[in-house]
Amino acid sequence: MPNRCIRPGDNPDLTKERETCTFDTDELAANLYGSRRNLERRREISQKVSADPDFADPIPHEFLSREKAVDATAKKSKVIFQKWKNLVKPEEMPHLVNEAVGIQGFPLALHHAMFLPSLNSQADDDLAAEILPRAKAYEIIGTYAQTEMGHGTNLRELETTATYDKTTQEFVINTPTRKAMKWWPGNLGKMSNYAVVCCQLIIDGKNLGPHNFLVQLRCEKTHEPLPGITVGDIGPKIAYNTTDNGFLALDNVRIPRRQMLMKHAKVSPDGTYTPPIHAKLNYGAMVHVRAHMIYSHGHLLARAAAVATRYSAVRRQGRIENGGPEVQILDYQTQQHRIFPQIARAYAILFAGQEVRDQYAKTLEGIANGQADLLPDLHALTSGLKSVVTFMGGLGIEQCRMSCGGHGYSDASGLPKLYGVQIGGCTYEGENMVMLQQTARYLMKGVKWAEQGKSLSPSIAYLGKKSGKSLIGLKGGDITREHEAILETLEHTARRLAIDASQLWEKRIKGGECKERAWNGVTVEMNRASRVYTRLFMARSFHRRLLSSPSSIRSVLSDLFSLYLHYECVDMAQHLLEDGHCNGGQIQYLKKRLYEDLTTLRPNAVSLVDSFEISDRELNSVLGRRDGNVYEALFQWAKQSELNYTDVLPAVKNYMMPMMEENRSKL
Ligand SMILES: CCCCCCCCCCCC(=O)SCCNC(=O)CCNC(=O)[C@H](O)C(C)(C)COP(=O)(O)OP(=O)(O)OC[C@H]1O[C@@H](n2cnc3c(N)ncnc32)[C@H](O)[C@@H]1OP(=O)(O)O
Ligand SMILES: Cc1cc2nc3c(=O)[nH]c(=O)nc-3n(C[C@H](O)[C@H](O)[C@H](O)COP(=O)(O)OP(=O)(O)OC[C@H]3O[C@@H](n4cnc5c(N)ncnc54)[C@H](O)[C@@H]3O)c2cc1C
Repeated sequence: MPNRCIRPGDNPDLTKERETCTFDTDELAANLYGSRRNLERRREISQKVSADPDFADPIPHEFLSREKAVDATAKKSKVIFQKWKNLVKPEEMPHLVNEAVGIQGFPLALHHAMFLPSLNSQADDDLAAEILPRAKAYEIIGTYAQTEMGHGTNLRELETTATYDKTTQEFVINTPTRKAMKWWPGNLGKMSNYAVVCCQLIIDGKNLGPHNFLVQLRCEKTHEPLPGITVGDIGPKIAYNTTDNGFLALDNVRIPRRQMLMKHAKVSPDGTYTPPIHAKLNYGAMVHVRAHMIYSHGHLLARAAAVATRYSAVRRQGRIENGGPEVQILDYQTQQHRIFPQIARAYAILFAGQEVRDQYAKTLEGIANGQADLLPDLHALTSGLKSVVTFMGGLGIEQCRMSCGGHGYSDASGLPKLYGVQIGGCTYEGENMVMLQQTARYLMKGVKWAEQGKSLSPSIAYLGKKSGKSLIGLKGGDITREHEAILETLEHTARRLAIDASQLWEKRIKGGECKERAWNGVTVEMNRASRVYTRLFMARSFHRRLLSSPSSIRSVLSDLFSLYLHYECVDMAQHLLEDGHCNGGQIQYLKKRLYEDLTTLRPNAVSLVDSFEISDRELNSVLGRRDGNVYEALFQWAKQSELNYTDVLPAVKNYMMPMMEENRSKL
C-alpha cells in the first residue's frame, strides 16, 4: 500500500518503514483533516510558506535572543496579516501561523484567540459595528486581560473595578492594589493597543460581579501608553517566549458606557442593570478557547510522536540477539510502549477536538437564538477535556523526548519547546484541578438526575444506564465486540466513580459538614470521576470516528483504537479492579492484548505519523525530519550556535585563559 512520503535520497531505514505500510497515508490524512481538498490546501500552504522569502529564517529561532525572536515573529506576522490575509480562509489561519511563525506565540495570538471571540459573542450590536471591522482589518490589536497578580482562578475576587458614573455615563476603571494588576495576558505587554478588560462592575456602590469592558491602552498613532495606563512585559517563561505576556495597571481610566460588552448583561444610561440569560455568558471567551485548544494540543502531541517515531526508525543502537546487527531502537518493546500510545492518543485528541468544536458551534447558535441550555454540558466537557488533554499531552511529549535519548534534550529535537508550550495549557484557561471540579459539579447533578429518572444529555447518558458484568476477554476473537465490551467497562467505571464520589460527599454532609467543606474533603475523588468521564468521552469519540471511516483506512484505525483502549484500561487498571468489576485475569488479558497491539502497529508506525501531514518546517525538528537524514543535519544545526561564531570566545580569552595562565605560572 502506498505511503506517499517516500523520496529518493531518504534514509534507507525510513524508506523501508514506509514500504511496509498497509494503508494509504493520504486517505488517513484526508480523513483527519476533513477532506482531500483540505489536505491539498494544507500542503499548498506549507509549500508556499517555504517558498516565500519573507518567511525565511537566516538562523533558527532557538539561537536568537528573546528580543530578536519577538522582532522576527512580528515581521512575519505583518506578512501574514497583510500579504497573506486574503489568500487563506479563517480556518486555515492556524496552520499558516504554525508554518510561518511557529508555536511560541505571535503578536496577534490573543487578538484571534480571545479579543475577537469576546467582542463577537459579548459586544452589543453598536459596539460590534464600530470595533469589529477595525479589529478584523487589523487596524488595532487587542488582547484579553482578566487574570491579576493576586487572582486568576477565583474570578469572583478579581479586584479591578469599573464603577459607573451616571453623571457622565462613563465607567471609571481602577487597579486598587499592587496584586490587582492584570498579570499574564498574552500580547498585553508590548503589542496590543486595546484590551477586553475583566472588572468588577460597580453601580451605586453595589458589586455586580466580573464583566468585560473594551479599553484602549495605547495611542493609535504613537503606541505610547495612554494617561492612567501602566503596561509592560512580565519577563521570560518556560516557553511562549515570543509572546509578550504582560502587566497592566489602570488609574482612573474613563471609558464611555457603551464600551461595556453588553450583548448579554446590560447597563442603561440611568444605571439600571439587566442580567444575562445565563449567569456565566461573560465567561464565554474562556469556553471558546477551551473548546478550540483541545485540537491544537492534539497537534502538539502529534508532532512529538512524529519526531520520536521517525527518529526511532533511523537510530540504531544495541542488539536484540547476539551476533545480529544493531537494531533500530523502534524494535525495542519498551520504545514501542513509550511511543505508540502517544500516536494513538494524538489521534484520539484530534478526533475529540473536532467533535467539541462542532458542539461549541451548536451551543453558540443556540445562545444567538436566546437558548443557553447546551452551555452547561459544553462547559463540563470542555473543562474536563482541557484538563485531561493538556496533562496527557504533557506526559506524552515528555515520554517522546526521553525516548530520543540525549538528542531529545537538545533544542534541535524541537521537543523541549513543544513540552513547554503544551504544559502551559495545564495552567491557562483555568488551572486543571479547578476545571476538573467544574466537570465534577455537573457530574454530581447528573447522578441526581439519573436517580430521579430525568433525561440526560448525551455526554452523561451513561449515568442512567445499569451495569452488567464486564465482558472483557470473554467475547471471543471478534474485535468489534471487544471494543464494545471495553467501552461498556469504561462506562461502568465512569458511572461508578461518579456515584462513589457523590456518596462520599453526601456522607460528609450527613456527618455535619457544610456542603462546601465536605466538597473540599472529596475533591481528589471528584476529579478522578471527571477524568474518567472525559476519557470515556474521548474513547467514544474515537469509536464514532472509526465507525464512520472509509473502508480503506478502517483496519489501521481499528488497530490504533485497540491499542488506545487497551492502553487506557491498563493505565486505569486500579479503577477497573477496585469494585471487582474486572478481575486480575482480565487485566492480564488487556496487557497481553496491548503487547500484541504494539507488534501489530510496528509496520505502520512511521506511516501513521506521516499521516499527521506535518511539514519539516512546521515540525521544526532535526530528529523528526521527513527524510530521516538526521546526523548531518544535527551538525549543521549546531554550527549555527552563536558560541561557534569564533573559535576563541571572549569569555575564554577574558577569564579562563588568564586563570589557566596564572595557575600555570604558580607551578
Ligand atoms: C484558540 C486556541 C489557541 C490557544 C492559544 C491560547 C493562548 C492562551 C490563552 C490563555 C488565556 C487565559 O488564560 S484567559 C484567563 C483564563 N482564566 C480562567 O480560566 C479562570 C478560571 N476560573 C473560572 O473559570 C471561574 O472562576 C470558575 C469557573 C473556576 C469559578 O467561577 P464562579 O463564578 O465562582 O462560578 P461557580 O460558582 O464555580 O459556578 C457557578 C455556575 O456557573 C457554571 N459555570 C462556571 N463557569 C462557566 C462557564 N465558563 N460557562 C458556563 N457555565 C459556567 C458552573 O458550572 C456553575 O453551574 P451550576 O453548578 O451552578 O449549575
Ligand atoms: C502561558 C500562560 C498564558 C496566559 N494567558 C493569559 C491571558 O491571555 N489572559 C489572562 O487573563 N490570563 C492568562 N493567563 C493566566 C491564567 O489563566 C491563570 O494563571 C490560570 O487561570 C490559573 O490561575 P492562577 O494563576 O490564579 O492559579 P492559582 O489559582 O493561584 O493556582 C495555584 C494552585 O492553587 C490551586 N487552586 C486554586 N484554586 C483552587 C480550588 N478552588 N480548588 C482546588 N485547588 C485550587 C490550583 O489547582 C493550583 O494548584 C495565562 C497563564 C499562562 C501560564
